[in-house]
Amino acid sequence: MSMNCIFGFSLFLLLLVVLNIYFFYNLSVEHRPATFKLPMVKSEPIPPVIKEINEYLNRLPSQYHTKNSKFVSVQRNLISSFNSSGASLDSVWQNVENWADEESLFPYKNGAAGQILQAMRTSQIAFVDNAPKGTQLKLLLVLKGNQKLYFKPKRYNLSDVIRGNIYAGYDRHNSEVFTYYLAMVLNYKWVAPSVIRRININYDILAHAVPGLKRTMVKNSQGSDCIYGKCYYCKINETVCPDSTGHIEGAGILYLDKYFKVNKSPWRHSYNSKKMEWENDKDFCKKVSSLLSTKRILNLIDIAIIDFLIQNGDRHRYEVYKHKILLLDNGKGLGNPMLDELDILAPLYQCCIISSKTWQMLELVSGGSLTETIQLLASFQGEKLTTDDHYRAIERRLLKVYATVMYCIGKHGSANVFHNIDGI
Ligand SMILES: Nc1ncnc2c1ncn2[C@@H]1O[C@H](COP(=O)(O)OP(=O)(O)OP(=O)(O)O)[C@@H](O)[C@H]1O
Ligand SMILES: [Mn+2]
Repeated sequence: MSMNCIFGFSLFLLLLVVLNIYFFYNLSVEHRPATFKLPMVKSEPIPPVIKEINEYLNRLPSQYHTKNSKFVSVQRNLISSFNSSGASLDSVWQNVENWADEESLFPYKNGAAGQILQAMRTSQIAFVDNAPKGTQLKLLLVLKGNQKLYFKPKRYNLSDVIRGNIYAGYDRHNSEVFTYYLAMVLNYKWVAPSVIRRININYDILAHAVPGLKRTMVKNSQGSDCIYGKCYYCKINETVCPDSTGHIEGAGILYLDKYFKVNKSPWRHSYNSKKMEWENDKDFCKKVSSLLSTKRILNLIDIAIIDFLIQNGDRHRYEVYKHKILLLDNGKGLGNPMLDELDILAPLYQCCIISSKTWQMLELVSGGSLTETIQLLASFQGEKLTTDDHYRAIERRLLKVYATVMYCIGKHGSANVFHNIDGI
């Protein structure tokens, strides 16, 4: 064999080896999990309405991607509500008690919102008890001066991702506080002020704990006093313990000493594999319209938009005070920044109506203003509230809210979509 032949044959063998390696490499790559981060998609077929909304999302007018200059003055007012200090606790609580307004549950103008939050963070605790209402561990903090706070303890770090179904996991304490700010920025003021508060296990809790609370406490292996509480899901092995400095962090939520009516939400999620009526019936809104007023439906849609932004799919019931829905129990938001469960918006895309006032407000906060404002207002109390991933997720979901309204306009015309009704 000539040298040329040997060289050619070796080259051919080498090529075969390279091709083989390439072939097996490709095979193994196919079985590797994808590493890029895409929002999770359900395995079920995508309903046509979701596809249509996604098409509107891809063709969203550029104004929804940029800041709205008209927001500047609104933001200025918000800053003056929240950037405050120096009021005496007595005068703050007096203002709260005597407050009566049809638009806002609590005073907020001229620094009042910031003063209430400050008072909630710093007022001394008179006594602490279990708050056995609801399914999750929470405490009742009675402050000196007799104001009450619900205290939902921290169960997760801000960056923890909660996987599983829409109502999985414990409440997220930061979601309560975040939602308070979100609602205030979106001008939904039927909401209880909420703050991050850190309470000391000895000075704040044990020194003021009623005997009933002490009976629901155990020492852990490090000798710390931990609480398992009194509630539907409370278990002796699912305790909340102080950190290395002896503190328990949580959301302090102003307790509303008011009578309110509780209703079942028509769009509540199922807690088992059985589908709810709204999931099977495209004309479900017609059914709801025969039972509820347009005003109440518009109000449910306002709440659904907030729930969609934070991804709270657990609003199984809603409380009404003075004919308006109270934004209470917002702890199931901020679970997974990679997930946009669009069916939380079902009230909006099934009824295709929205209050003009709500829409105008949504249009004002485009292009990152929502994130920027919540971060700024929370910084006055020194809090971060959530991770950048969650802030990005909320901005992405806001675009989906715009797209859903565009879908409704495309389907029914703007005259049928926007409604001017007083009091919501
Ligand atoms: N700030 C508040 N002021 C007064 N009552 C409140 C307040 N927050 C919640 N409640 C009442 O206490 C009940 C339980 O609160 P919440 O819903 O936050 O607890 P939960 O443990 O998450 O309950 P669930 O699992 O049923 O959602 C609510 O039904 C509501 O009526
Ligand atoms: Mn709840």
